[in-house]
Amino acid sequence: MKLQVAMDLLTVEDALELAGKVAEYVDILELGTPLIKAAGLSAVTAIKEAHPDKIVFADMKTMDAGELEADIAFKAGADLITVLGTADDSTIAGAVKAAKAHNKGIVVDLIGVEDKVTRAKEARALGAKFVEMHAGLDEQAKPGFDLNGLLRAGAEARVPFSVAGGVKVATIADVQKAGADVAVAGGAIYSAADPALAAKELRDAIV
Ligand SMILES: O=C([C@H](O)CO)[C@H](O)[C@H](O)COP(=O)(O)O
Repeated sequence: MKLQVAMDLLTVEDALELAGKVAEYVDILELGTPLIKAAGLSAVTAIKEAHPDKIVFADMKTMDAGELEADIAFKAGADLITVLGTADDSTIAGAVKAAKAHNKGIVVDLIGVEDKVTRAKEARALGAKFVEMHAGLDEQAKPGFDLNGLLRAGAEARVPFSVAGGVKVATIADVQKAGADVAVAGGAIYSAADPALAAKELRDAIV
């Protein structure tokens, strides 16, 4: 299972600093949606130039104009980008078309999708490299939030998937047991007093 750090920061400088600290422990460097909105796609270029050996993931959360948004993100240096599972099939198909043209990949983010199992299968049939079983920061903050629902959906869908939803050292082994291909950790790393140590502990918890 790969480890992905989600850098939900607001400046390129902060993202470069964090990436510099944690890159040795992670496989995928994610430019979070807030970072891309605050700094633009030049943030993607800066991270790819600093870490050409890492998979660079642009969390675009594209909802429309799939081919266009994917194209500009791939041109900026992204290896993977997200399209929302709530988008129309034609948006996902358009993004997949751009990914094929650049020899890159589309991840369909299932944030806010009620029936994640069905949509995961549909997304895969449309050409997604994998789907993201995702509970966003707002959903995580609701009382009673439980990561296990995402893990069950991932195991049931039987397609390649990542899990994002406040993954931490205490839960990453469960993510792996559920069969995830990628564990995503944002706050558990960027909010830690020592992000490098936090990333190392997550890496060490993967067997
Ligand atoms: O995608 C995310 C969220 O929608 C804000 O952009 C997060 O990067 C994702 O949830 C992973 O972060 P944590 O949940 O803090 O691990």
